[in-house]
This record gives sequence, structure tokens and C-alpha cells, in this order.
Amino acid sequence: MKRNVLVIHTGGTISMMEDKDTGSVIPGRENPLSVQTSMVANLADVRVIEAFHLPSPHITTEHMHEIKRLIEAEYKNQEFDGVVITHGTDTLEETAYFLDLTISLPVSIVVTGAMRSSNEIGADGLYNLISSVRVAADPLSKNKGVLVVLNDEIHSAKNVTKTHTSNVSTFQSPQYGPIGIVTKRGILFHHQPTSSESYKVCDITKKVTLIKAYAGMDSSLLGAIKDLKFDGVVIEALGQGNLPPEAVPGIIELLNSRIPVVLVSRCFNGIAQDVYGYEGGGKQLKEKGVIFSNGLNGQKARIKLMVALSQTDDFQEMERIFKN
Ligand SMILES: NC(=O)C[C@H](N)C(=O)O
Repeated sequence: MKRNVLVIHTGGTISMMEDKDTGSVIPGRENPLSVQTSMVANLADVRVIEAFHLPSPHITTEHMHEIKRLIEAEYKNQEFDGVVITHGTDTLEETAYFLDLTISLPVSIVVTGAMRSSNEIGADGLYNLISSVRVAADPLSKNKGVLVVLNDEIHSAKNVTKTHTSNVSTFQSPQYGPIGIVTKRGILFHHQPTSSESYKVCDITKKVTLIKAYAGMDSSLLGAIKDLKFDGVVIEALGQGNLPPEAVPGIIELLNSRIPVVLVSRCFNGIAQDVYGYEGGGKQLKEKGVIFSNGLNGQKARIKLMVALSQTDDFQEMERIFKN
């Protein structure tokens, strides 16, 4: 029996065309993908909704929340087995992770995109859409959290990140690799996602910023964060989780003002740990109350802190949430 798959278009290069005169890639008047979606009709009973038609640098947490509400409302109206969200790749990992943290439906959820627009040579959009519908229609894809499918690979939303500005193999999971692959003969999962968690989020109202540490960083930028009335901050720290000593007073000022500071590493791979005991070292920062994230990158830790702040203002509870 054919499986039911809902496809939700949000925009991005997958639904854009290259203007042959100017060479620029722009959102077309109509979504070229809607026409092509008919080519997946043999794989499942596919229903298509165009939520919006945005380049993903224009996507905000409000849009992510709108996608969540749309999926939940559509499931209530007419159950489906899986849902595919087509999305620009620039912020795809944030939307995928937001949905991973906030949706708990018994369906497979797949997010996909493209690195080449629909009329470029070697366009990958239709191929990724077909792969994603196949994954969403496969019963094995359920209970694995939100999946990101591009270039024949299946990644978990928590671990995947965009690693290359233009290459079709851009989405990688540096810590763990893909959890599965799409082959001509079927979908193969070779391991389970590392963890699953879900939070009931009614609204995302808190303001969280993200900054990257650098050699010689002092406390001036951290002071500005407090003045700008942010509710939380994620800092991409040096190495295994350290900061220049001149930044420590700014961190302490934020913590004393009840503004949570979540720490990730600015390194491409590995996780932040409270190892070094010198001034500005991770051990000192953790003892002061900085929350160490469990392997997330900066942009995802920011999404998670926004979700955590919608659940609690207790630092110990936030620390527990970031241990997952
Ligand atoms: N490949 C893409 O989709 C990139 C595009 N700038 C976007 O994120 O909308």
C-alpha cells in the first residue's frame, strides 16, 4: 500500500532558478519544484503545500515555529506517514534541529535542499527531493528524530552541519558521520541517532545571541550583550572550551545578571570539555556557572538555548537540558 507523504516547500536554492542573463540565482515567480514534485508520485501518495518561498537567510525562529505548527495541524487533519520539508541550505540545520527538539509526532520528518538551482547543469534538487520522499515513506525512518537528506546521505538533525559553501556534499556530521544512506535498492540505516529529546514549546520569545571568541578577546562585546538586553548568549570558545583572561570579567558579569552563557567550541570537530584550570580555562568557566554544551555547534546551541529558555530560567535545569 502506498505511503502518505506531505511535502512542505519553504524556499531556498532547491526552488530557485539561475537567471541566464545575469547569472544570479533568484526565487522564481513560481516554485519550479512544485512541477517536478509530480515526478515522485510513483513513490508515495504525495501532497504538496507551499508554506513560503524564502531564501533561508530570511528564515527566523518564527518561520521555524510556523513550519512546526503547520506539520502538527496537517497531521491532525489528515494523518501521513512522513513529511519532507524543502528548505534553503544556509539555515537548514537550524530549522531541522528546532523541529527535532519540538515535534513529537509518530512520523518520519526529513529536511532537504539543494546546492544548485533547478535549471543549472547538475541540479541536485529533484534528486534530493526524490531521495527524501523515499526516506520519509520508509517505515524504518520513524523514531529517528528529524533527518537531513542530501547527496544520498541521511544525517541526524543534531549532528549535521553545512561544511562547504558550494559543494553538493556540503552536509556532513563531523562527530559521527551519516546514520544512513540512500541506495538504488533501498534505504539503509547503519546506526541510531545519538539521542532524542522533545520539548513542548508554545512560543519562542527569548533573544539569544551567538559570538565567536578570538585571540585577545576582552569583555567589551560581552558588556554590550547585557546592555542590549539579550536573554542568553552562546559563545564559540577556543579549543576545548577556553577564553582569553580579559573575557572572564564579562562572562562573570553576564552570569551575575542571570544571563545564561552556553559554551561550545569554535573548532570544527570534537567537543568542549572543562579541562584547563588556568585563568579563562574551561574548568574555571564551568565553576563560575558557564553551561557546557554536549557537542552542538554554535548555531544549534543557540536554537537549543532559546528552547531551554522557553522551559525554565533555572540554570541547573538548563545545564541538565544541555547534557542531552
Ligand atoms: N543552497 C541554498 O539553498 C543556499 C541559499 N542561499 C539558501 O539558503 O536559501
